[in-house]
Amino acid sequence: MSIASVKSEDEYNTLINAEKTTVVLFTADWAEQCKHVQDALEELAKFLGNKLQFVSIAAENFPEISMKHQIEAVPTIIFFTKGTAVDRVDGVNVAEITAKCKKLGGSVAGESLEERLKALTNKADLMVFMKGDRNAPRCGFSRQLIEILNATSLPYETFDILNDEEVRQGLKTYSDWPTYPQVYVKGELIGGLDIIKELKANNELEIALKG
Ligand SMILES: N[C@@H](CCC(=O)N[C@@H](CS)C(=O)NCC(=O)O)C(=O)O
Repeated sequence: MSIASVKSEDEYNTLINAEKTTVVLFTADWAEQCKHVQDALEELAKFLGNKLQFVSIAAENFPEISMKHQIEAVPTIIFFTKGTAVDRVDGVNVAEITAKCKKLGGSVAGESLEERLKALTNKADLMVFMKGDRNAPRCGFSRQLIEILNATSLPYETFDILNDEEVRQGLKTYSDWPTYPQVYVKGELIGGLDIIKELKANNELEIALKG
């Protein structure tokens, strides 16, 4: 998902006055560091896109707006809820941007994505997030993992990330692990297939999976 660029002041006003919180990136084409923040927002939009709207605005093309919000450098992000600037992040601070997006996106309706992921990763003592399910893995990596787990006598549950794009993208950020399968013991990430294979080769698999 790419972040749309604001074309007019009218469009900007409509966006920031929306019910949904709007994340506005004040940017400039020439500033390399803006690209970094833009990429981070694009990742966040994948799983928060239903809670927040993300836009960028070329700060120098809209001097009145930039002056009003005291934009002194790009990138700067301002969060608007119903026309009011509720928060901001100056500069390239992806961790802070991520935390604020999660906070503002999560508080819209009930359980936040973070709470949901925490609950899901703790659903069983041994939890596997995979493509497909234990009876029908839909990726070679997930299938190999299931074969290894089935060879142990340990009970486990699976979650099919192909059925839930929010979890698929969200868990990558939540656990800082970019691929599936992902194996959790008591809510803690153990790793993917390579880690499980390594634990098995070292005869440490059962101990690690019991937690
Ligand atoms: N070396 C990885 C292999 C897993 C992997 O590369 N998975 C890819 C392809 S199935 C993946 O999940 N990509 C991200 C995605 O599809 O969302 C491991 O140890 O688990």
